[in-house]
Amino acid sequence: MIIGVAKEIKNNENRVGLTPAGTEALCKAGHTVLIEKNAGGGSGFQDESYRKAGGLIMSDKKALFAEAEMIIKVKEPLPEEYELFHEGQILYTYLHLAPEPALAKALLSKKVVGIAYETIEGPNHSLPLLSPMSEVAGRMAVQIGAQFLEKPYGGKGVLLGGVPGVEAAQVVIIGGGIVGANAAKMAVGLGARVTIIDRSLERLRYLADIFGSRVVTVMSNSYNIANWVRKADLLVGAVLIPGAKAPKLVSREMVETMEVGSVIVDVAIDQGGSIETVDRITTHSEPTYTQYGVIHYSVANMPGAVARTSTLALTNATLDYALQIANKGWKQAVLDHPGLAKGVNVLDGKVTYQSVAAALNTVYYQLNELL
Ligand SMILES: NC(=O)C1=CN([C@@H]2O[C@H](COP(=O)(O)OP(=O)(O)OC[C@H]3O[C@@H](n4cnc5c(N)ncnc54)[C@H](O)[C@@H]3O)[C@@H](O)[C@H]2O)C=CC1
Ligand SMILES: CC(=O)C(=O)O
Repeated sequence: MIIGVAKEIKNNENRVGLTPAGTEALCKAGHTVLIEKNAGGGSGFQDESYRKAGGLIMSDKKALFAEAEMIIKVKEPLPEEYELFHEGQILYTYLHLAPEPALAKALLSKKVVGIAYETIEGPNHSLPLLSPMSEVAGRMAVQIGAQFLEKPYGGKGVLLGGVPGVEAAQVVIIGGGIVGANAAKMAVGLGARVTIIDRSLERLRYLADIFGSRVVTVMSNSYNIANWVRKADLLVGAVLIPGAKAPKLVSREMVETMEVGSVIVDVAIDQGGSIETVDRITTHSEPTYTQYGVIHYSVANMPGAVARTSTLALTNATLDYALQIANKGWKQAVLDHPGLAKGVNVLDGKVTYQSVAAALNTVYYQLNELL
């Protein structure tokens, strides 16, 4: 198979979808790997390393897209990339289609086979290709929140861990999955007071077991959320319903009750955001805006800022599936692996993931009926 690795064009997106190690593995399996010039530079992988691994460096993005049977990326395509795709081409990347109808329309009209990292499933409905970036973003959420709580960054001037004689800051995390647990790990490590809110009692039990008395676990309902949002110095949005738009769990009125100089980091922004006042996607160059005196951070590609760590973590998880798709062809690969089949969000102009179809208000087609 001819595989094209595109250079990311999103603001400050320094990750790359394939490392030199992955290039070598695909080339050894008999595939041709085209790497866009300097695609890996932001992650510390120079063109020469890809060349040594067997990759062919191409400076013409258009030609790379035209030749490749599968495009490997990290982030969802941006409008300037929509025209580059062709019918039947496999796109293997994060897609986040539910909040992006224009992207969905473009991929449907191009009849692309869109395999979304974020909906590929492992055992027990785990999300093995989302988890590594959720680990990164969860950890970053606290690091970033701590910084914006500092006075020079517009925050209320509170140190997360406090000091002897002065109480620690209150971190409230809504969604206790991978992002939430990793945010809690960092916040607990820094000495903050930490509350995790989730709707799954089973998950709350697990979090209570691993963190013990260092976190407070709370059942998710609007009454409890309102009560804890009011007390939060740092509020982290970390909910997910796979494929779907994130539910808006924190209302404008709740945000109004937060103290001036508090901080919100809505990690769930890539699925549309979980907080009503998070009404825009921000970028690494302009990461925050302020509403009701509360600093809002809503960057949809947080791991892009720690690209070296993130590229290695992401490709540790994505390469094996890329090899399966390349070796067997996408159809046989998804027939052999029901978890990989869950990644197919669009195929031949049809939406094949139920909650994506619901969010886009369009018809849902069962994948197995199209194979
Ligand atoms: N902004 C960024 O750069 C990044 C964003 N993300 C996003 O972060 C979000 C969370 O991802 P993960 O932690 O991996 O998901 P996950 O599936 O591991 O955890 C989500 C948690 O939300 C909980 N939840 C669902 N509905 C809820 C409700 N109504 N109230 C309280 N809890 C609820 C679930 O029970 C689950 O524990 C996703 O949207 C993901 O795409 C992940 C990585 C990077
Ligand atoms: C999950 C995702 O969208 C990201 O890592 O950018």
